[in-house]
Amino acid sequence: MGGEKLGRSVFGRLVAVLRGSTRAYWALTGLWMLLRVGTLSVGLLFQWFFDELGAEGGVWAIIALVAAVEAARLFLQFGVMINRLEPRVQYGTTTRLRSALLGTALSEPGATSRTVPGESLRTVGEDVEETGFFVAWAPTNLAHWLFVAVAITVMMRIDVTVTAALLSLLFLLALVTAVAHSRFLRHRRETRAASGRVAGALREMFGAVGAVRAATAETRVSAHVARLNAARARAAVREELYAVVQRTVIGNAAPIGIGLLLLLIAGRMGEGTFGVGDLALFAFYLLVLTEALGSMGMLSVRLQRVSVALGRIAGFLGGRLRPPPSHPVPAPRGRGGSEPDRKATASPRRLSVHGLTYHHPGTHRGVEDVDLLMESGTVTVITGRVGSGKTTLLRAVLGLLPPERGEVLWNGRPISDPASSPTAPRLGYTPQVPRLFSGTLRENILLGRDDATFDEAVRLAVLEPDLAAMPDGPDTVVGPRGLRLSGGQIQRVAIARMLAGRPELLVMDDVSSALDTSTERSLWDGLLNGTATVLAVSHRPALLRAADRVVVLDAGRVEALGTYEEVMAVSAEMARLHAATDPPSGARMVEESG
Ligand SMILES: Nc1ncnc2c1ncn2[C@@H]1O[C@H](COP(=O)(O)OP(=O)(O)OP(=O)(O)O)[C@@H](O)[C@H]1O
Repeated sequence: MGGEKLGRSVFGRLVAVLRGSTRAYWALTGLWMLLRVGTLSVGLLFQWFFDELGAEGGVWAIIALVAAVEAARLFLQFGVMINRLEPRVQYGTTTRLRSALLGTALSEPGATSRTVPGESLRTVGEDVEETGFFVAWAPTNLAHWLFVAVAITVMMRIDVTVTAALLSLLFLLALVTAVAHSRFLRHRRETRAASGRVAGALREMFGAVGAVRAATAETRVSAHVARLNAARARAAVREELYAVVQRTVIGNAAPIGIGLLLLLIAGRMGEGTFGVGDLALFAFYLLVLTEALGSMGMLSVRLQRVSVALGRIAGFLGGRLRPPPSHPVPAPRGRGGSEPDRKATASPRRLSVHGLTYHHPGTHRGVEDVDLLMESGTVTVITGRVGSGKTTLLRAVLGLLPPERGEVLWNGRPISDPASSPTAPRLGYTPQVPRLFSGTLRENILLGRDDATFDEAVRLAVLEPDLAAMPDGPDTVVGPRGLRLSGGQIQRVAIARMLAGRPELLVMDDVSSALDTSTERSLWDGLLNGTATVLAVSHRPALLRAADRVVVLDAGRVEALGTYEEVMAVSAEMARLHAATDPPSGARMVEESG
C-alpha cells in the first residue's frame, strides 16, 4: 500500500495534506506576516504624524509614507494573496484530498466500511471543506500572533498600566467571542441536521403520497412534518442569536476599548506623560488587536474541528494519503475500459477462499470461517435464509469488505488488492440492488468503455426485446431523471453492464429475483455456457440444480456444500428452505430445468 503516512497528530496530518501546496502556503504565511509588519509600521507612522503635527515640515512626507504602505498592502492582499495564493492553498488541498478519497474508494472499496455508514459523503464533503478552509485561514492567524506580540511590546514601552488594562478588556471580549462562536457552530450543525430531517420527511412523504392517502394519514403526516419544521425553526433562531452576539462583540470591541483608553489617559495627557501621537498609535493598534484577538480566540475551536475532520479523513484513507493516480483510477474489474489485458491461459484457473471471516462493525453478524473452491468454468450458488450472510460473503470475496481473517487466492496466490491486482481474475459484479445513473441505457451499460462488447452484453442479459420496445432504443434516457425501468429491467441492465467488461468471474447477488420464468431461463442459458466462472446468490431451484456446487449458509457459516442433490440429502437448512419455497413455482422451475 503506497502513499504518505498521515500520522496521528493534527499538525502531522496538516503537514501531510499540505504537501503539493507547501510553497504557496509559506508564501501566503510570509506575505501575511509582511502585511502585519506594514500594519505595525502604519501605527508608528500615525504616532509620528501626530507628534509632528505641531512642528514644521515632515507631515506630508509621513502622509506619503502611509499612503505608500497602504497601497502596497492593498495590492498584496487583494492582488496576490486573496486572488491567487489563498485559492491555491485552499482548493489545492481540497482537490488533493478528494482525489485521494475517491481513489481510495474506487481502488480499495472496503474503505467505505471503515467509516460509520453514511459518513463517507460527509467526509468527502464537509470534512474536506473544513480542512481546506483551515489551511487557507491558518496563515492569517499566524500573522495575527506576530502582530499581537509586537504591538503589545510597543504599547508596553509607552505605558504598561494602560496597555495591561486594555488587554484585560480585549481578552475578556475574545473569550466571549470564542464561546459565542463555538455555540454558533453547534447550533449551525443542529440547524443543518434539522433541515435534513425536514427535507427527508418531505421526500418520503412525496414518495409515498398514495400510501399516506390510503391510510388516511394526511393529518398525522402533516403534523409530523410541522413538528420537524418547528424544531428546525428553534435551532435556526439559536444559531442566529449566537451569530449576532458574536458580531456585536467583535463590532463593538474597538469603540469600547477606545472609551476605556480615553478614560485611562485623560489624567496622563494633562501631565504630559501620554502624547497625542501615543493616543493615535494606541487607537490604531486597538482596532487591529480586536480583530486579531477575535481570530486567535477562534483558533482552538477551529483546531478542534479540523482535528476531528482530519481524523475521519485519515480513517477513510486507512492512515495514508495516497497521491492522486497519474493514470485513470483502476475500475473494479468488469466495470471499466482500462482493465489490464490478462492473457487467456490454458492452465487451470481456480479461486479459493480460506477461513474467510468478516463481522459488520459492532455486531456479531457476518460470515465465519468460510472455505470455498471455484474451478474455472464452474457454477457455484450460495443459498440460505434471509440474513444468513450471503451478500456479506460475496462482498468479502470481492474485497468490498476487508476480511478479519482468512484470504482469497487466485491460482494459489493471495489477492491482496482485489481491485487492481493483475494476478486476480477479471471480475464482474451485479449487486442485489443495482443503481443506475441518469443517462442513456448505452452509457449505463458501457460506463465509458468502447461499445465493442455492447451488443453481446445486451443479448446475454436478455435486454434486446426491451430495447426494441423503447422509443430511442439504447439511447433512451433512464435513471432518476429518465424513464423509470421495472425492477427486472434494472437487474438486466446491471447484468449487461457487468458483461460489457468481459469478466472471467461473474459474481451475482440474487439478480433474477424480479424476472419472469422464461426471461430467467434465457438469462441462465446464455450465462451458464461453460466458459465463465459463476458465483451467484439465489434461491431459484433451476439455478440450484444447474450449479456444480451449492453452498448453504446458516448464520454466517457454511452448513452444507455439494451438488443440489447432495445438499438436499444432508442439509436440514436446505430442507427448510425448500419447504418454504412456493411448491407450485418450485415444482415448475425444477420441471423447466430438467
Ligand atoms: N452494514 C451492516 N451493518 C450491520 N449489520 C449488517 C450490515 N449488513 C448486513 N448486516 C447483518 O449481517 C447479517 C447478514 O446480512 P446479509 O445481507 O449478508 O444477509 P443475506 O443472507 O444476504 O440476506 P438477504 O437474503 O436478505 O439478502 C444480517 O443479520 C444483517 O442484518
